[in-house]
Amino acid sequence: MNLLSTLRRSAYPLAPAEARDSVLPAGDADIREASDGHRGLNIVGATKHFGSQAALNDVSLDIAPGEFVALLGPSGCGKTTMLRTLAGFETLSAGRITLNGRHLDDGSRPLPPEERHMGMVFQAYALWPHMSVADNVGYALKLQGIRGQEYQRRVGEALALVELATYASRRPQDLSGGQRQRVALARCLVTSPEVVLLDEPLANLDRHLRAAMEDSFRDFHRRTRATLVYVTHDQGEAMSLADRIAVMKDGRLIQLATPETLYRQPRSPWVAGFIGQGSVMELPGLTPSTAVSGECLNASLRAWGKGQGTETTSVVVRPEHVHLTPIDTVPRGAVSGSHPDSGSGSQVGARVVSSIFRGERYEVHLRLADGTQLQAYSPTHLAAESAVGVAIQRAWCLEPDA
Ligand SMILES: Nc1ncnc2c1ncn2[C@@H]1O[C@H](COP(=O)(O)OP(=O)(O)OP(=O)(O)O)[C@@H](O)[C@H]1O
Repeated sequence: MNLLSTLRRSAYPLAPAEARDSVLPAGDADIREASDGHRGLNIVGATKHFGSQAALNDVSLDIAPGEFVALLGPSGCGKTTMLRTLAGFETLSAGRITLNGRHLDDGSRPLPPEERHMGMVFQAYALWPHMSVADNVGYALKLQGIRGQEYQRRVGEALALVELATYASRRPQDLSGGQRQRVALARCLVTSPEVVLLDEPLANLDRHLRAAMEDSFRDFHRRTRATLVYVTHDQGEAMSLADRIAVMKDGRLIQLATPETLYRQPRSPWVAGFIGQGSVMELPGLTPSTAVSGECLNASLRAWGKGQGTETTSVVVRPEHVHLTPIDTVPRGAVSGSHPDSGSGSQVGARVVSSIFRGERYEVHLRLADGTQLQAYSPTHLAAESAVGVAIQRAWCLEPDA
């Protein structure tokens, strides 16, 4: 069996993102989605205390075989602690972790790292400078007593998987940062781990190299269907690479969902602000965890414009759902009220705060009558303080922050 088929052996194809999203609301249902009790990585109530501080607080998630999950969150939210706990470098204070039904940790009997069948790739490559690329990759095999043809074959396959076969005899210092990171990946893969853990593997690379390496990781995952757990604080990286993203804050799992679901249906204002561009408004007469558009949204905006409705719901409005019309071209009556900024017709009045050139379009920041900030896109520059009519085409109603 070659390395590629070994990595694939426990994987099964995931349902397309749309199919998974269509039956699952954001949040807990997503968390249950991959659970089959035995297959994959099963994390239940994982809690880790350092003194009085809970670096992990009751985190539960299932990662399916072959799935690519990103752990995403701001600095100090517990991502690295989660990864180190999976690797066996930290022991849980409470909770339990199993891999394909095999016990890894329940707070009292942690399996040592070397018996977990996991590989880890670090931010700082950790390659030996005095060894060739091939020797770096093969080191773990030598430790296992593997020699001769078997050794050569497995090192060759691992290097081929990361497209570095022709670099086998080079030293790490003669490689680019991206190539070094691929050597680190090959070194981790050569032992055919059941799960690959990656701790901010692109953090040391410049912007262009990161983009190229994202392509390498995506391609690598497509070919191997290896199970990957990938720590990052870069939401763009997580969105472009992962099948699902676990968003963490203060040691807790806030939302686990596909990138599309996180963008379209963030659970709370905090998640909405952390993922993608957009604005959060307080609107009356709406229900949390629902999408709102058309007359329902217009009615709410009219009530908002007239200051009606004491019970409000936070909604996220993405900039691509905000349609702008310069105020002198808005049909009479469409923006009603004594001042254009008050608005209560099918469009809401607003003032332009800034219009920033972003290449393919302008990013426009608006101020509504009550001071709410709203973000939109425009194909043309809009002068600061000019009046515009705003039509919001779609919004997502949020639950309160926990
Ligand atoms: N060995 C330790 N001893 C004490 N506190 C720790 C230890 N390791 C982590 N912590 C604390 O636990 C919390 C979570 O840390 P962790 O490194 O997991 O966060 P992170 O999300 O990976 O952050 P970053 O993105 O900055 O690396 C932090 O408040 C950190 O200070």
